[in-house]
Amino acid sequence: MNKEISVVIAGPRGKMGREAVKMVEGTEGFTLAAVIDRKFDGQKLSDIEGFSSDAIIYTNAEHCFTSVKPAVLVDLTTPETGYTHAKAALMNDVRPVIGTTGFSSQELEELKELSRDKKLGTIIAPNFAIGAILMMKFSQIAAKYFEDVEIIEMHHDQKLDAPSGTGLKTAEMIKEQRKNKQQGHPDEKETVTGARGGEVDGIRIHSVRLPGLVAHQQVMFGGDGQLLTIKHDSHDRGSFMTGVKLCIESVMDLEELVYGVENLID
Ligand SMILES: NC(=O)c1ccc[n+]([C@@H]2O[C@H](COP(=O)([O-])OP(=O)(O)OC[C@H]3O[C@@H](n4cnc5c(N)ncnc54)[C@H](O)[C@@H]3O)[C@@H](O)[C@H]2O)c1
Ligand SMILES: O=C(O)C1=N[C@H](C(=O)O)CCC1
Repeated sequence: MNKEISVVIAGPRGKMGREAVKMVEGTEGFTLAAVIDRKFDGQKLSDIEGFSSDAIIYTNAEHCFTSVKPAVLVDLTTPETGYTHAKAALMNDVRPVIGTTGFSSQELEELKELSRDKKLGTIIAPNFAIGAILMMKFSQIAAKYFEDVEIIEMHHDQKLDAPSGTGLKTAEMIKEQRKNKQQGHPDEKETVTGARGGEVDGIRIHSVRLPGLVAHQQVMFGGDGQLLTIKHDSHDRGSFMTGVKLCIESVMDLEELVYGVENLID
């Protein structure tokens, strides 16, 4: 019989954290060992309206890891906190599954190194939704045939980071296939700063933030007389939970950092 996987969730009162608490509690083989929040130290999660779990709340991640000794940390907080938590987890032999986006490439490199040194799995997942992962994979295939591409990512207006983790990861995956190309007119000038979006490896990313959106992305490829648009929409945060579950299971068998859920599926 497989052992239960004890999981700590950071950010349980957030939009994603609430879904993750429900999923972990409802999944056979997972135990919600504790949660990490900014408030309510020492209280039970069930003391907060809307929760039924008796998991203890910690405001100090280090204290949580040394007291509870969970197998996995699922972090769904903010860029700065997510990075601190991931590092503290690895230092305390806890495997991080990080859904939080907005890390710098230097932070990613540091976590990769720490994960390798500790021989402990880490998953950094810019997007947990299977549809979004396929959208990125399909875009990577399309990039072999189309050199001209722009990414439009659209999210709710409470999002802290721009461009999105998914937008960045898509650009990186496309770059692996695409021939380097200076797109647009060589004499193009922006008369309004930012009008052409942000540029990552020669690929433009446009970030839309509006109430009413959840998480959406279109990757547009242009060619002679044709346009290919690869599009994904998450209308509900439940869309991310199958991916979170897969990451919790997969991280147990890893000994290094994996960046992107596409690396865990065939
Ligand atoms: N990878 C994915 O598929 C995916 C999907 C959705 C969101 N996200 C990312 O997940 C993160 C959270 O998104 P959200 O929409 O749930 O945000 P949210 O603002 O609703 O929730 C964030 C939560 O983190 C908590 N928090 C902040 N600092 C903390 C700290 N020091 N200790 C403990 N908790 C702390 C906040 O109190 C809040 O409850 C963001 O970075 C977002 O980009 C990733
Ligand atoms: O709601 C968010 O914030 C999301 N962030 C991720 C990103 O930055 O790509 C994934 C989708 C939702």
